[in-house]
Amino acid sequence: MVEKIHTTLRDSSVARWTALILLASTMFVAYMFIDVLAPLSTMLETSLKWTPDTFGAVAGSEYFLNVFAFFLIFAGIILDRIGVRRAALVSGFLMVIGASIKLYGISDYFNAGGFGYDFFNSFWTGFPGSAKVACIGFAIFGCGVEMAGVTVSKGIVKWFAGKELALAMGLEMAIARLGVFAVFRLSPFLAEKGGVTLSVGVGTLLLLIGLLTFGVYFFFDKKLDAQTEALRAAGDETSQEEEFRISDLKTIFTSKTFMVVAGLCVLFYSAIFPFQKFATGMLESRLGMTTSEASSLFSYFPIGAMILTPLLGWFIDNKGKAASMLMLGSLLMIVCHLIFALTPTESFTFAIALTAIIVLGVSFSLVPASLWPSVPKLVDNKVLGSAYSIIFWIQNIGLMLTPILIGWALKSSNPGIAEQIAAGEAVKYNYTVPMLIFAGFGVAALLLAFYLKALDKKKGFGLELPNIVK
Ligand SMILES: NCCCC[C@H](NC(=O)[C@@H](N)CCCCN)C(=O)O
Repeated sequence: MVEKIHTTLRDSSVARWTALILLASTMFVAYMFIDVLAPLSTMLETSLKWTPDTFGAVAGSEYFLNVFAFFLIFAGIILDRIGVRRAALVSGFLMVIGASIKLYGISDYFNAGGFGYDFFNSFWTGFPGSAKVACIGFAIFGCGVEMAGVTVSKGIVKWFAGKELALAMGLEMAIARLGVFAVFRLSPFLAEKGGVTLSVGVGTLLLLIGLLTFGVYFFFDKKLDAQTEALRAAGDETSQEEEFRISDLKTIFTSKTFMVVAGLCVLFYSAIFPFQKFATGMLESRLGMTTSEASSLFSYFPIGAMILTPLLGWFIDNKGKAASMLMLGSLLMIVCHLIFALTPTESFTFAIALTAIIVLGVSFSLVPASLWPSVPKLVDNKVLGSAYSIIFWIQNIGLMLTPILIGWALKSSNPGIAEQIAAGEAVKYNYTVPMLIFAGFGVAALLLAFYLKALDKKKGFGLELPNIVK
């Protein structure tokens, strides 16, 4: 007699958590690459003549194709058509290609007049050719990393639905934050040894390893699909894969509560990820530190978030309170940015800066841990994949524009400083205006969080309830 199979790899906790580790490892190196230049703004200004607005534009270019070419929306469609494992490989390839182009743009070979140098320096001469090439590469990398983000979210749901979903999402984000910590430590160290090219080169190599990790995941995913298909054929599995339909986009865009969450997401994240790009420069300026010291100090920010996010995910799974956590997270973010903006120079000590960074780390745990697992409560499961890609797309608009706005605000509120730095003078930027802008985003996020809690009370989405129903 042939024994019937009733379980799949999903039912093995070892297989489930191994799948998570494989997916999260690629996000670890991807998040490293995102911020590989973040601690090097000062070095880039002297070596490649990247002023703050140039630096901000390069940082913002990560989101350009996702936003203007609607790549993220297409990525959702592609993901739903070809499935998690193939989408993972596509996103991995895009990340490696984009990173290699960015590496070429900042390389000594290119900047010594290598292939394309004359062309890229022949137009819009106020913006260095190296930055133009870096922007092209980073925009392609950005398509890959955001597609990977949506794919990994869908992959986690695939393996953990009905099990430890919020904890798994929290752990995936924690591992990604560890990547940010690692890069804030590693990048200045490598740059001191071999210049910015070495930092970006190592980041690119790690992405190649990340692509291989997605390759290993491919086989896990294939096996799970084969087992699920066999169960379906045997009648033990009734659920069907939901297909992405263009008409589903309308239901999402017309859901008021979903749009409030998307608004909160874009405002909150615009005051976090773009801030990461300017934080090292701000700490250097406010505390009179070297790049390496400021970068080490700021590296505690993702570490706090790394420890707390999975714990809060566990809490939400078991106790709820997601809407209240969104409010508290926004409030803490305002406090932190106001400390950076308004504390007088003589009182702005190392301890104050560290406290503000830890407070921001707590905020960066509260909001992501509660926001992402709340989305399935607001939209039908049928449109969940599209909902994640739309929320990423709206968020990307903010992530793209904010570094440009902050770079411009920094330069405009410090007339003449860029020219003095270019001339080799030891002057520093004043970051008050940019930090007030970040605090303003926090205030708007807090107002939306209040509104969301009221909407939840009125419409009963259950945002305050635990995810696990006993
Ligand atoms: N499973 C949760 C996925 C979302 C995690 C979230 N990432 C994003 O929102 C990305 N769209 C943007 C990453 C930009 C990095 N500069 C997160 O909290 O990391």
